[in-house]
Amino acid sequence: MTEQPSPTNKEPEKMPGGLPLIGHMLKFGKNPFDYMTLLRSKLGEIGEFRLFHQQMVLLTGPEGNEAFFRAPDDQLDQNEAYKVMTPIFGKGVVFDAPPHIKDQQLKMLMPVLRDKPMRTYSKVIVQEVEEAIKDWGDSGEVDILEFMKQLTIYTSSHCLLGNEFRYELNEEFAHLYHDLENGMHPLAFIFPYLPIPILRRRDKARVRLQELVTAIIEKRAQKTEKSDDAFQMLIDVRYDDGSPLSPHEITGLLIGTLFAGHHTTAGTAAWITLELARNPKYMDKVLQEFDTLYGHEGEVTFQSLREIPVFERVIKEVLRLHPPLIFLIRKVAKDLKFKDYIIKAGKYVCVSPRVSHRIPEIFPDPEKFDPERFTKERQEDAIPFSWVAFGGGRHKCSGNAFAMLQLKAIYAILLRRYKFELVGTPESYQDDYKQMVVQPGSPCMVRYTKRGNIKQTATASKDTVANTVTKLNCFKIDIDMDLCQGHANCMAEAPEIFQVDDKGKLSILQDTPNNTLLKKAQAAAEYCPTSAIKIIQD
Ligand code: HEM
Repeated sequence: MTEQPSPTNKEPEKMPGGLPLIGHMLKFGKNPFDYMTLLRSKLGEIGEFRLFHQQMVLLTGPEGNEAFFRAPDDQLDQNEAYKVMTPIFGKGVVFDAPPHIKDQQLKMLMPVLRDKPMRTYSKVIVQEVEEAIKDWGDSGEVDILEFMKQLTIYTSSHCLLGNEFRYELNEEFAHLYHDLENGMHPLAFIFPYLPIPILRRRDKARVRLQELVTAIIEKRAQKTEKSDDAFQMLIDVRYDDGSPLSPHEITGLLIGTLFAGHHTTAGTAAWITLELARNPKYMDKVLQEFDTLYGHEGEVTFQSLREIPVFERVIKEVLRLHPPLIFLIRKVAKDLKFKDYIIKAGKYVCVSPRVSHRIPEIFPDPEKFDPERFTKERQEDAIPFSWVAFGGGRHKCSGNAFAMLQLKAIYAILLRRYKFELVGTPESYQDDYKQMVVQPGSPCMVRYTKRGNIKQTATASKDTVANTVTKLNCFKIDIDMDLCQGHANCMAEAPEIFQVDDKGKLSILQDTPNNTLLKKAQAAAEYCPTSAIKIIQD
């Protein structure tokens, strides 16, 4: 008698129709999203298919995502899946490093991509966007994906690699980066070091980049003044045992960060234009929000970019519909249990943000562009691991704050100068699944038209708030309107204090018992460039 599998240790059901040798490769390769959607509709939240000899188990939905993202590294191994990156990032860097080194290297990237340096990055990004559109004129047409790819390589190389690469080595860097990108050739997935020209150029570019990085480290060591870019932070950081990163590792981490953030952000940025142009109602809402905050010339700063709720919901909805990474993968190193199923070691397991984001029970009318899903009232993403465009768990995107900052800063500048319309029909803009990082297909033309002078409405004018003095518990906030230049930024710093109503009238609210507003007022006072806000102890 053959042994029956236990009802709580079932193997995942398999997709029918696999061909000898190649399995389901043809159908999956043609359109991975359609194929994974079909798998879910036939087999549910867990199902198996085959790519050549490799058994792949797809988990979808919040519970499947959670099992995937929460599994420890020694159970679901990320490194195997990203082996193609080793010749580009370098041996011993991230996915090729032993687990304790990989963990430390990834941890070193955290402060580089959030916290203090973000203030510097926001200035750099604003400057780069202004530069990129300075010759646009009154109207014209542009391939918005190509524009965003160019812009985001400038913003991220400037913020992360610093001035030397952005200005002195700009042209050489562009060529090297191009050769490294081309090294992500399909053949390299199977034979990473095949001696073909495209992979030789990749290896030459890696060597040259490291020479440039080494020269800059030596030059910077002679200077007394320190640069405030990610490169410098990686020069200064230490492993737990006190040793510094080698130039080889610094080069690898810098390339890795650029790669992780470039096409993901560029594609998302392009889709934002396309979805807003497809949905004029939201375009108007976003314009209104930006105009209120910045007008035509209001300063775009890190502080003022922190809370832009309408636009933040637009980004989130764009990432729901068009997550650039539609397929995340790990190799099963130790059997993984999911509900009644067991996924055996040796298989690959994957999740698809794109499929999970279109489950109608979670996101009703899933094909509709509807940023209001994320309002406090609706919160359609309330179930943990239902919205996973940035991944989740211990390997959740560490560049998410930097990506959000870039997208907000880019659009704060772009939309106060220009309006956008589609050139093709709305349906002609579709995701291109031939790319590893999914982006809108090319060409991706849009028409832009210059906007007139826009008035910044979120300003405190003398008429609306004559010498406002208000009492917050035992403190007074005193805004000296002779000094106050009506900076919208102070209000963005403390929106709960400086409430502007429909008529532009500004009012100040009472504080909570734990002085939340007072703390915010202190931050606003610190920020105010004219020192118009004073907090006085009563
Ligand atoms: C819209 C833009 C972006 C999206 C949608 C995105 C998405 C993701 C996703 C889904 C992961 C998890 C991958 C996995 O679990 O296998 C990830 C990881 C990562 N991302 Fe992003 N990313 C974006 C932008 C960026 C940027 C701008 C940077 C850096 C400048 C960055 C750096 C990283 C890094 C370092 C990791 C690895 C984290 C770890 O394994 O600990 N990403 N990203």
